[in-house]
Amino acid sequence: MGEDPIREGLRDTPARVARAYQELFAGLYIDPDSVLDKTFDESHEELVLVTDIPMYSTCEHHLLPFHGVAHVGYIPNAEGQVTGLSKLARLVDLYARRPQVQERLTSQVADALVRKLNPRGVIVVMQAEHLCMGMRGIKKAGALTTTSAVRGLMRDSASTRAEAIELIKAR
Ligand SMILES: Nc1nc2c(ncn2[C@@H]2O[C@H](COP(=O)(O)OP(=O)(O)OP(=O)(O)O)[C@@H](O)[C@H]2O)c(=O)[nH]1
Repeated sequence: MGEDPIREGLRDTPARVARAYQELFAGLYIDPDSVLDKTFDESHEELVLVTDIPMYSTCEHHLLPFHGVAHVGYIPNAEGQVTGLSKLARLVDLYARRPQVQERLTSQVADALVRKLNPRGVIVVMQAEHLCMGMRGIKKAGALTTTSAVRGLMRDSASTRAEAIELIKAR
């Protein structure tokens, strides 16, 4: 009699899973905020917005991917202190490496910008598909979740927020 098919199917699986998740979560100990250590003074006081940053993260409930795009914008402070555009994408990447929920990921990116750049306003919008809702459970592939976090002027001024949202929609 051959090997029990269930045992056979699962052979090496725990070790493979451990290796795969070790790789997935590599870099977990890097402080995401450190990517914003380098700033420069461009005397630019208007909105800086990077849209459609590809985002891949892992849902902390099911350890399945959620993926989509992030739009990250900020209004520099009176000194015009800005950071490199790539650093906004790096910030998203580093927070996304953690097992996450989308709401927390969105807020963490916004709060990091507030801490490190002291900007007048911040907006972060993420739109993602959660495979835990697509390939299992309720099985609604294609359902999209949108989350936003606004800080400072983006929260307090409806017209500033509307301008940023228009630019995100018009991309
Ligand atoms: N708010 C939020 N919920 C999430 C996120 N990722 C996954 N979830 C949800 O977390 C919930 C976990 O619910 P549980 O009842 O503990 O788990 P479950 O029995 O596997 O739930 P089902 O997915 O409905 O089968 C599910 O409703 C998921 O859809 C996220 O980023 N944000």
